[in-house]
Amino acid sequence: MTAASTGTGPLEVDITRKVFRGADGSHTHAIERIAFEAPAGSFTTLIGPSGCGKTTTLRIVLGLDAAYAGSVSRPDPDGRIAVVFQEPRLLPWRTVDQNVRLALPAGMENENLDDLFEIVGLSQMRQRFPTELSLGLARRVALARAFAIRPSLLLLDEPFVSLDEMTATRLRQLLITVWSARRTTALMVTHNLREAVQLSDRIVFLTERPATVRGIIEIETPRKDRSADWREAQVKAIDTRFPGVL
Ligand SMILES: Nc1ncnc2c1ncn2[C@@H]1O[C@H](COP(=O)(O)OP(=O)(O)OP(=O)(O)O)[C@@H](O)[C@H]1O
Repeated sequence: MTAASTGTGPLEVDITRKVFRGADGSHTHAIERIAFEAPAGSFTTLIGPSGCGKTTTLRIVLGLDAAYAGSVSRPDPDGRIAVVFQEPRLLPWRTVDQNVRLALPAGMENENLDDLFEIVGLSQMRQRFPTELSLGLARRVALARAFAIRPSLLLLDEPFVSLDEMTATRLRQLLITVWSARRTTALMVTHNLREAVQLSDRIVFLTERPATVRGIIEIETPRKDRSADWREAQVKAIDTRFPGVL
C-alpha cells in the first residue's frame, strides 16, 4: 500500500527556535530556524555539521521535546511513529522474533511477520538471541522492529554508523527494499553524504549551530539508476554547491 492510498499528508517541520537552558542559567542556542516539508511516502535526509541540532530536530519531530518555538505537522496525527537509533537497543533476554513482536501495538499482536523477516534476511534467525548476532544483524532486527508496526512516520538517527562499509552498503540496500515494500514517510539523520545521495528523495542541508537550512535538493533519479559513478558525480556537484558538506 502506498502512502498516498493511506490518506496521510506530508511531514511539515517549522522549528523557529530551540534553546537548551541549563539549571545553572547557561544557554545553548541549538536551532535558529529549520523549516522543510517531507512529502508523504518520501525519504528525506537531514545532513549537517556535528552538533548542529539534527538529533534535537528528530526528538522534536518525535514529540519527545516540546520546549521549542514553531510547529510540527506529522503525516498522520493518530499514526504510529517508528524510530531506528544508532544502537539497535534489543532486549538481550528476548529472541529476535520476540524483540520485533514486542513493538507491535494492541490489535496487531498476531500479525504475520514472515514476509518482513524474509525481506530483511532474518527468517532463519528468529529464535536467536541478540548476543548471538553481529552488529549488522542486530541492526536488521532494529529495522524489522521499526517496519513491523507499519508506521506512518519513520525516523532514523544515523542507523548505519560504526559498521564496516560492506555491511553498511548491504543494510542501505535492505532499508530501501523494505521501505519500498512497506512504504512510509521517512526522515533520516546522517553525516554521510554518499549515503544521503543513495537513499533520499530530498536532502536538507543544515548550517553550523544555531542551525538554519542552508539548502534543499531534490533527487529525482530512480534509485535503481543511482550507480556508484552517478553517486560520485552527485556528491561532487553537491560539494561544489555547498562547500564543506563532505
Ligand atoms: N539536553 C541538552 N542540554 C543542553 N544542550 C544540549 C542538549 N541536547 C543537545 N544539546 C546541545 O545542542 C546542540 C545540538 O545537539 P544535537 O545532538 O541535536 O546535534 P547533532 O547535530 O545531532 O550532533 P551530532 O552530529 O554530533 O550527532 C549541541 O551543541 C548539543 O551539545
